[in-house]
Amino acid sequence: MLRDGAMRGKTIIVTGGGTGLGKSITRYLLQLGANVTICSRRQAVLDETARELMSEPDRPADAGEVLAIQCDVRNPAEIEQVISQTIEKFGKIDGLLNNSAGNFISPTERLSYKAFDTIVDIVLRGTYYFTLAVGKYWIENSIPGVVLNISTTYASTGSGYVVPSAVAKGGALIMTKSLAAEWGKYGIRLNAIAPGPFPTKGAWDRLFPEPLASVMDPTKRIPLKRVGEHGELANLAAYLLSDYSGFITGETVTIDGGEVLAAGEFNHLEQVSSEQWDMIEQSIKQANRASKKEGQ
Ligand SMILES: CCCCCCC/C=C/C(=O)SCCNC(=O)CCNC(=O)[C@H](O)C(C)(C)COP(=O)(O)OP(=O)(O)OC[C@H]1O[C@@H](n2cnc3c(N)ncnc32)[C@H](O)[C@@H]1OP(=O)(O)O
Ligand SMILES: NC(=O)C1=CN([C@@H]2O[C@H](COP(=O)(O)OP(=O)(O)OC[C@H]3O[C@@H](n4cnc5c(N)ncnc54)[C@H](OP(=O)(O)O)[C@@H]3O)[C@@H](O)[C@H]2O)C=CC1
Repeated sequence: MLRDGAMRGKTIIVTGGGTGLGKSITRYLLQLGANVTICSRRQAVLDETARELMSEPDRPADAGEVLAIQCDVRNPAEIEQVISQTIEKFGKIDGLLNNSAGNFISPTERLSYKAFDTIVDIVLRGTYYFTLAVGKYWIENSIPGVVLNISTTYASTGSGYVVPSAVAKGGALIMTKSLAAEWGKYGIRLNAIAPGPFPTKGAWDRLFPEPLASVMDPTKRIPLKRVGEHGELANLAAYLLSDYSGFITGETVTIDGGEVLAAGEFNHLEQVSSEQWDMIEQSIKQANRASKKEGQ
């Protein structure tokens, strides 16, 4: 979507950049010329992704470089390491993509305290620790930076069976808006993306496992009748991390094929057939005629 080289000279940190959506966004940022630090808990996964992305056959000659650093986003000391090693390698940091997450479906009453903490700590604590650390660096060095948080649609609507994730993503969304207001004066922007279903191994293994996958079709409730493509999300993320979105801050962009609109009270009428609509129309018109007569 963006022109070639649109992110040249930029350095972006992508948490959870070794897999899934983080990896797809990293691939696109590199193609656009950005240098990218990817970080997460598993160094071997990060190294393999870095090797793959640096040796892709269609990699442009002026593509950016990848740096892979082990980091648990719940650990401030490891976050500081990512920041210092990124500055050492690339000179500065321009953007942060908070993409790391932990999640699984479960009736909430089955969760232990530790299970709840685990999700909230990765998603909420990890997001505010990383944002705080990078934000301090930007403010101290008068660098205008951009933070993009990968949220979910249920961060706003709420959702059963993923309650720790909803709580944590909801908190991160409020942080996005709150800091957008507070740090705008430093030239720091914060935005969020709320994706609907985009197939990844991480999400499907934990949110759409068997036997659910055999009996449920997630596209049924989506007005556009399909799941998202990684390239669609990467386009949006690159735009929101780029200077082209320079006047957008505190915003959440939903990219879900209309799934979140399912709450609309009459949307279930999609199941009504054309013949049934003929009958319904006649019935309503009959009622209209009757009420007119009553008024005469
Ligand atoms: C189909 C439509 C999809 C729409 C998408 C909707 C939005 C998607 C949002 C996402 O976030 S997708 C991202 C998913 N990716 C990941 O979660 C990757 C990382 N996840 C993990 O590493 C694990 O899943 C983890 C559990 C989050 C963390 O692993 P860790 O090794 O640190 O923890 P554990 O020691 O294994 O577990 C901690 C704690 O949690 C309990 N637990 C784990 N799984 C379950 C479960 N299924 N049900 C109940 N409890 C569970 C586990 O037992 C531990 O608690 P204690 O027993 O020690 O008390
Ligand atoms: N796929 C989808 O349909 C949707 C996804 N999302 C969001 O998109 C983002 C990416 O998810 P997706 O690509 O699907 O799933 P993945 O499981 O592929 O991505 C999650 C990433 O988080 C990393 N991670 C987990 N725990 C930690 C930790 N403690 N510290 C650092 N990194 C950690 C994982 O790496 P490692 O294990 O090496 O630490 C992994 O790379 C998440 O924020 C998710 O909530 C939102 C809506 C829909």
